[in-house]
Amino acid sequence: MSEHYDIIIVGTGAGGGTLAHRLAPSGKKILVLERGEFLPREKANWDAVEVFQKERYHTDEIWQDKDRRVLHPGTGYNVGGNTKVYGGALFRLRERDFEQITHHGGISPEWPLKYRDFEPYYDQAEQLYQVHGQQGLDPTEPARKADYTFPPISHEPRIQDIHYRLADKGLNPFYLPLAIRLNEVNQLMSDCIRCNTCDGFPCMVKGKSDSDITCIQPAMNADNLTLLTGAMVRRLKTSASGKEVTGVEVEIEGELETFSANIVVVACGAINSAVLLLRSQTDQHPNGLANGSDQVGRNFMKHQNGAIVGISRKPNPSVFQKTLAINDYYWGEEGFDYPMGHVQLLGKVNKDMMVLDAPKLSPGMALDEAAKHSVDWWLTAEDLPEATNRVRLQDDKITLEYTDNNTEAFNRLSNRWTHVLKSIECGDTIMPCSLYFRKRIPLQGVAHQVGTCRFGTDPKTSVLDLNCRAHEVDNLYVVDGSFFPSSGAVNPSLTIMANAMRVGDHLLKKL
Ligand SMILES: Cc1cc2nc3c(=O)[nH]c(=O)nc-3n(C[C@H](O)[C@H](O)[C@H](O)COP(=O)(O)OP(=O)(O)OC[C@H]3O[C@@H](n4cnc5c(N)ncnc54)[C@H](O)[C@@H]3O)c2cc1C
Repeated sequence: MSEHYDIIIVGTGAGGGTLAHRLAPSGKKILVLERGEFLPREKANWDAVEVFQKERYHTDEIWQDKDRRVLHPGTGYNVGGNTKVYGGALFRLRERDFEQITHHGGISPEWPLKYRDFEPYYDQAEQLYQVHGQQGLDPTEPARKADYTFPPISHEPRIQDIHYRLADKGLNPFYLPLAIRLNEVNQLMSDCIRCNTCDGFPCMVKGKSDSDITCIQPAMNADNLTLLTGAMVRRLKTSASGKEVTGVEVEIEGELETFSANIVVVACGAINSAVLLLRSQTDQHPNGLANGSDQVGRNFMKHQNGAIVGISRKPNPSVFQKTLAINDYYWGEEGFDYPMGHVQLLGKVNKDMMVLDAPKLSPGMALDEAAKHSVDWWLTAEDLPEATNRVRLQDDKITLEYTDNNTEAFNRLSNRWTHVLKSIECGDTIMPCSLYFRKRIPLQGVAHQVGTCRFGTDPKTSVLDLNCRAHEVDNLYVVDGSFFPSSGAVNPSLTIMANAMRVGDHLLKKL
């Protein structure tokens, strides 16, 4: 048994990284365990062939689906977790997302805490991650006490033109809230250089507020915090009663080592946190740790995500395209009284990214020309928590048993958006796009994974209590996307970060 700590945090993504940053000033003895390494700063960071076609920063692990078909997950293991490659679109859930909502495909359940409980932490998370935006334009925006501290990221001319055209149609385009370190007034003082390799790419110049740059690297200045990289947590061991985690078994350079702490926080991302608990069976926890309810791994959600590329005659010379979003269809549309979802711009797609979808292109149109004329969109609709949509271990292999649900919401949204793009002359040719994923197996796109250890007041139907502590294990917490009872239809990371700060405050009192 190696050293004892006040707290061990497993994982350095949106959840673990933000929590480490919150706790570091406490002076408590903190060990952060991360299975990956620091993502190298190298030219390949900005090479679309390396990033998208060769999936340089994705794991080569092989998972499987419910029919035991092979999955190559679109996820990576490194310091900062998936925030290293995220687009930095940091949204608050809407107030109504915390309530029970009837969708076309079923019920999105009520959260045990409400928007008002998260609001102060949303404020703080936006500050920490330097989110740029403008209050008062998004018709679904939740109440906020003050405008964003950082000004919105300006549109380039083609996007401004689209903004006007959408507004002419009676829609309410707004500035996408973005966590990038861009100073448009004084570019010499700006880390971000407003380039075309942001969304989906790691940032070579530290211009993106990911959890490595924003949280882990500053937290490492504290003498009381130790980060071990290349440290893959294999299992958690418990006391004879099963009520406390007494050991964290870690594989480092092929050797197993065990650390202990008063408090252990699992923050491996929704899929891997469930996997770690399921793998940590003991006599007291025969179904996996903290899984007396049989809820660990269930209610796995990942959003219904899709990309649409609208190619028109008008060139689109935008460099940093990802600045505009639309929520007019978030709660539905005339004739469809159910939520549909959210639309935002993608980073500018280039020919090396388009090649993944080339067969769908109109004949004769060169990829390069197509990319120079395309405007590229990301669509998200809510998927609903289902007990049968679950993460399991089969012969120690990660298995995602997932069947799409609430699909009508996404279909409606994508048809509506196609129609809108044509109506504003931004989509003579519309191309569905499988960006980010080498193969068109939708399940491998687990970017927005949430919900496998949901929080709640009833230990029979939830894994975590309201402080994200396991109902059944006194010193075990899960602080990442796992705790979501429903997924909403905006990007999840700001809620994961805000929740990490909320739980951090609870832990500070407890410590
Ligand atoms: C291409 C892409 C674009 C995205 N864009 C956006 C966006 O614009 N806005 C948004 O809100 N979200 C976006 N996301 C999603 C966002 O990245 C995730 O919501 C977020 O990172 C999840 O945080 P997390 O803490 O739950 O998990 P992660 O960030 O995945 O962190 C988990 C960490 O745990 C580590 N780990 C896992 N297992 C172990 C183990 N056994 N032992 C030790 N360490 C372990 C991992 O290496 C990782 O560092 C995007 C994701 C992708 C892939």
